Amino acid sequence: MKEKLAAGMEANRNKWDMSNMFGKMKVNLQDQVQNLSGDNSEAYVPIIDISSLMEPSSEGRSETINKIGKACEEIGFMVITNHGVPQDVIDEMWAVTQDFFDLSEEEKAKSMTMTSDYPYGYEKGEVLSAGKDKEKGEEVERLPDFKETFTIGPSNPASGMPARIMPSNPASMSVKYDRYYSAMEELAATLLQAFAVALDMPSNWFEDRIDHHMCALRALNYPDQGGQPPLPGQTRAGAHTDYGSLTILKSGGPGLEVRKDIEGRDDWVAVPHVQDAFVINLGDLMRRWTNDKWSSTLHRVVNPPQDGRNHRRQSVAFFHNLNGDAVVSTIDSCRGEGGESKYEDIVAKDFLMMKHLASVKNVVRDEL
Ligand SMILES: O=C(O)CCC(=O)C(=O)O
Ligand SMILES: [Fe+2]
Repeated sequence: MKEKLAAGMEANRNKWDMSNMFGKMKVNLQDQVQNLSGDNSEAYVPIIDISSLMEPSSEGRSETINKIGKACEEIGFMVITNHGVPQDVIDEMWAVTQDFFDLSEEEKAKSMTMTSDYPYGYEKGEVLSAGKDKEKGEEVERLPDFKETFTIGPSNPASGMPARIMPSNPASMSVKYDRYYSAMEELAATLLQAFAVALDMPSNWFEDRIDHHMCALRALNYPDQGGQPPLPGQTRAGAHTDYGSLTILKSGGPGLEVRKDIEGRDDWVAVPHVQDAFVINLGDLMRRWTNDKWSSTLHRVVNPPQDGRNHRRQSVAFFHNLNGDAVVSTIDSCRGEGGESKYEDIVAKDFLMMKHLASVKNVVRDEL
């Protein structure tokens, strides 16, 4: 499996994109959502203050967990505030990311480290590729996303992933990324405690499934499009679902949209952009783990208005993945009355590889 994945990654060097995934959206929407007008995005993607999660005995804790569980079920997206991540850790990571993307193409090219053994580094989508439209399943000529990215993996050798390769320029990037990555690990663990309770399990249920995880941190730069407008049909990030358990996104501006599908009226809704907040969304593994009770929802990043202003946009996504050897077996509270599930057990790393292979082969794998 590893060799196959490696071959696929090598052949698709310019196309590798963990975020560019096939996936089906499953949304279980409630009445109040159906009454929304298109621009009432805040009611569709809830904004949840999670400060009570940091104090296990606080009064508001179970109310917060209920809100989180509801969001996971109805839309698979939420915006979280008062998350406890120190502002200087965010600001330093943010500024050094901008410095990195501001470097010359020649300098950034030194970080094109992706090989069959190292699925991380700097990338700029340049290749036109054929594929299936992720919404309609039709064959289409796919254009590259209008973006550049830089990705790192875990620093823990027990994850089974290769040691990090960091750019030497900017010199402080390594330390600042390490700090931010650790903060994201912590926040993900806090959120997973809430997820566990929302799924009627003890709060530490995920702990031994994430203690040598394979999380990836990816910075994305969407350049201003004034100088080089997008080709017809080209977006900043095409419609996709994420692979893993959950994603923690720090976004630098509007543009992120989530698909809503209400009784025949398909629509895209803007995810509210809230200063100092994180956007949380579930990935396909969590959807499968919960037997489709929770959603992993299609999302995309649209082009900015062509109004002559500079609309450069930066975002940083932490893709939470489980331990590679964790067995994903449908969670009890998500099974049918007789204990039945739609899905077989699967090892987390195999799931990730299948998802990736499906994307590089442009095959829709419904069974995933
Ligand atoms: O840049 C964003 O706001 C979202 C990016 C995204 O969805 C992804 O990289 O998976
Ligand atoms: Fe995404």
